[in-house]
Amino acid sequence: MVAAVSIIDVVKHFGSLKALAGVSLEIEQGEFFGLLGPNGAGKTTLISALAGLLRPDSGSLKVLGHDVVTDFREARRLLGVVPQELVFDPFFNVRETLRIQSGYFGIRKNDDWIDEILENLDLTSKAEVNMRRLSGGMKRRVLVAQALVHKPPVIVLDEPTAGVDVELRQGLWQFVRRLNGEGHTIILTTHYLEEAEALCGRIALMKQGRIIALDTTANLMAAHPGGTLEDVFVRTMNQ
Ligand SMILES: Nc1ncnc2c1ncn2[C@@H]1O[C@H](COP(=O)(O)OP(=O)(O)OP(=O)(O)O)[C@@H](O)[C@H]1O
Repeated sequence: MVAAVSIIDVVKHFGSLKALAGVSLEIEQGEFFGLLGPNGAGKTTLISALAGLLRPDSGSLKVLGHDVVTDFREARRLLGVVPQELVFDPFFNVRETLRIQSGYFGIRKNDDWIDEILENLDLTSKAEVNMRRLSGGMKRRVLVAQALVHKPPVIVLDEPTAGVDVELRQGLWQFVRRLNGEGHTIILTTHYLEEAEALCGRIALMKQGRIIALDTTANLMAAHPGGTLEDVFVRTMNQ
């Protein structure tokens, strides 16, 4: 079976800063994978490269076998990315935003799935509300919804629960778990390590543009008996 994500020796500099210092990583289809690391470790840079938004200096990235540079359209279609930053078009309401996003992927008549996403993210009552009237947490929900409109087999969530209330967090994880159960591959970055511990089957720890630990969550935890993932994280970072 082809890997959901295949990353080989990716290097990216910003001026003299080496944001990615040779990252290789393979994520199997159906995994719930955690990409963790302190601020500035390179997680968002890696995700941006995977989404084809940023060109690496060297190395290759593939989504379900499709190279993100040479086969950009297909790779992008297979990927749903929830970005960290709140970017949205203030002129449209929630439903319009999701219809437009569907249109980018050539999907018309997507309202049944849009309704289901809205329901699961508790956005149904906001469907006709203009984007600029939504609270920060609501906007984040719309970003999640936007990433899912084309039912991508690989879903990347870059800190999806930052600034989000408890109720949505629980609702979001329930929904994402369901999608994972239906076969979608999930890649999650978060600073809430207890969420990663509860959700992720396998975890990569990044530091200064490198992967410094990569294992199942169970194995990582077993190496530090009695500790939480936060303990594992802190010890690994300080090694
Ligand atoms: N467009 C850019 N121009 C210059 N430097 C950048 C740019 N984007 C990221 N960097 C730098 O690259 C490094 C990696 O940043 P990145 O955003 O990938 O980290 P991160 O692991 O996602 O951090 P966080 O947890 O804070 O989101 C940082 O030192 C950052 O300042």
